[in-house]
Amino acid sequence: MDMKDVAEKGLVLLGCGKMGSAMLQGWLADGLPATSVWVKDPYPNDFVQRAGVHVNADLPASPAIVIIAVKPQMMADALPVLAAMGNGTTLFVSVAAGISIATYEGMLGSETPIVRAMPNTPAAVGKGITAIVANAHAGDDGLGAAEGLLQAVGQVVRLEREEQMDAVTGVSGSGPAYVFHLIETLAAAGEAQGLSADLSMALAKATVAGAGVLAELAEETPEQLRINVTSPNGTTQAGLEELMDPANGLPPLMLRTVGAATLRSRELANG
Ligand SMILES: NC(=O)C1=CN([C@@H]2O[C@H](COP(=O)(O)OP(=O)(O)OC[C@H]3O[C@@H](n4cnc5c(N)ncnc54)[C@H](O)[C@@H]3O)[C@@H](O)[C@H]2O)C=CC1
Ligand SMILES: O=C(O)[C@@H]1CCC=N1
Repeated sequence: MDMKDVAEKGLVLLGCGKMGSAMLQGWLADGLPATSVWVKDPYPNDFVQRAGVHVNADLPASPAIVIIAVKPQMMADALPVLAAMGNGTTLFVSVAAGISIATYEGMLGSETPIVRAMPNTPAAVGKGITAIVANAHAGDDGLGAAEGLLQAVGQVVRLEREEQMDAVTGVSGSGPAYVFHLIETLAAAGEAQGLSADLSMALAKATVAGAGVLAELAEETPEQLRINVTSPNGTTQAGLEELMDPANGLPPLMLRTVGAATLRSRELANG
């Protein structure tokens, strides 16, 4: 299956809130015709209503792909409308945190091709990263189709085991929020040193965005890039001695942060 099949047979998006809209924005920008998309969402947002996609219309009987992007807690209410598409050729791709492939097989039928995916919101600007894993019925074809679709909104990595998905969620699914909070706290710290709110936010945003692009494009590791900024006994060293403090700095805090998110992903599996 390729994007042409998706354009011909249709893509159904169950739930189109923040994550669904981020991906849809990316797919439409990549050339997927809006008329090939059916959104099912009781509260469609302004973007969805203006996107030219079918909104809460009758669904095609056998679309190429169904993307499940409702909250884990809404799954039991939302999924039954799609049950008739199970055990067929329609590929289901779920982005919901914590919901296992086995749970979908239980709700849609054990012969349903299913890909479990964990994207992130930078997908809206084509800079997402999505991890994917498939059941046996989806196989390489299904993985390839999901990969093709998700590559339109950023990078895609294949996981070896579904169990890795909880930690992936803790790192890259939730990760943009950690980075946005880094921007918020960097800007607040600049204000505390006497800068205006606007100037400090402009400096913080550009610094995080610029460092991100440099980390992505440079041949050096992030560690080396950090060392390159750090003059011996200079300002960065003074700052990093606080940030990298093994007892109270970022390393133990990040361990706890990712640990808590990973644990929550495991808990969501149990309702
Ligand atoms: N927001 C993020 O950064 C990421 C979210 N996810 C996953 O994406 C899923 C959606 O998360 P968000 O987009 O953040 O939540 P959201 O609350 O923004 O979107 C959920 C959408 O589902 C709709 N909805 C509610 N009941 C429904 C039903 N019965 N049928 C169809 N649609 C229904 C809501 O109206 C809403 O538009 C979750 O499962 C989450 O784990 C995955 C990766 C990143
Ligand atoms: O917070 C959540 O549960 C979802 C999953 C990853 C990002 N947002």
